[in-house]
Amino acid sequence: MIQLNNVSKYYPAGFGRVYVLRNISLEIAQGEFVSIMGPSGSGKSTLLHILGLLEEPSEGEYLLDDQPVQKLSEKKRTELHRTQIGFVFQAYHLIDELTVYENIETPLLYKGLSGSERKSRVAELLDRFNIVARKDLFPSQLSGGQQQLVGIARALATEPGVIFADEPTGNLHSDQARDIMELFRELNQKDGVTIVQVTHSEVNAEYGSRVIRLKDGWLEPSDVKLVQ
Ligand SMILES: Nc1ncnc2c1ncn2[C@@H]1O[C@H](COP(=O)(O)OP(=O)(O)OP(=O)(O)O)[C@@H](O)[C@H]1O
Repeated sequence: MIQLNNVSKYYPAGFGRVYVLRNISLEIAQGEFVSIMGPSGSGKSTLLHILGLLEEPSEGEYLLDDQPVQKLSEKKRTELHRTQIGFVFQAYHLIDELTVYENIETPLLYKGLSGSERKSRVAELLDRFNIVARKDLFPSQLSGGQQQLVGIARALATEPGVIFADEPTGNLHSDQARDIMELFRELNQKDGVTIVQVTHSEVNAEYGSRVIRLKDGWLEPSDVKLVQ
């Protein structure tokens, strides 16, 4: 589903470059639940942003569902981002001025679904996540755990094949964190959603089936694939 070939990311610095990711080659199969770990500044979020089409690599190739992402038109890439990918942020990134219902509905407006299709999809998600009673509240009226549930419901609205989550429990208490991780496990095991999370927590990583470790922008040796 996901294949990176020799992907690097750098930023200009003075007369040179600072490399954030170096020569990353990896594969993630459909249905996997993968955790990206490593010290602060090792490039985890940058890697996740590239995978989630929020940033572009400086070098190398990214194939998503066998499509070479950089060769797609801007329009196709945006469409891929909107329909195939759900992104969950540590700080939720909900729209403060919109209610819970409206936040979850937003990606469906972009996707161009009819009013009745949107209504039934949002109702299904509210019901599944037990937040029907909170549908008319604004994000500021919710706890962190509830906000993250809304963030995940929003990410799932378009029924993406993969969810990218950047420290999804980083702002939560341990009970709330456990609920969110159990939800991810269920989405992965029951619904077959591929999950790629960045986490600092070994406990969270145990919910997944594989760990990718980064250090100073390099993949740790256990994850380096030998070129054949
Ligand atoms: N736009 C940018 N310009 C220059 N350097 C950048 C830019 N974005 C990120 N970096 C640098 O890239 C490095 C990796 O950042 P990244 O956020 O991917 O690390 P991380 O492993 O997710 O860290 P943390 O665990 O602290 O969130 C950092 O040293 C950061 O300063």
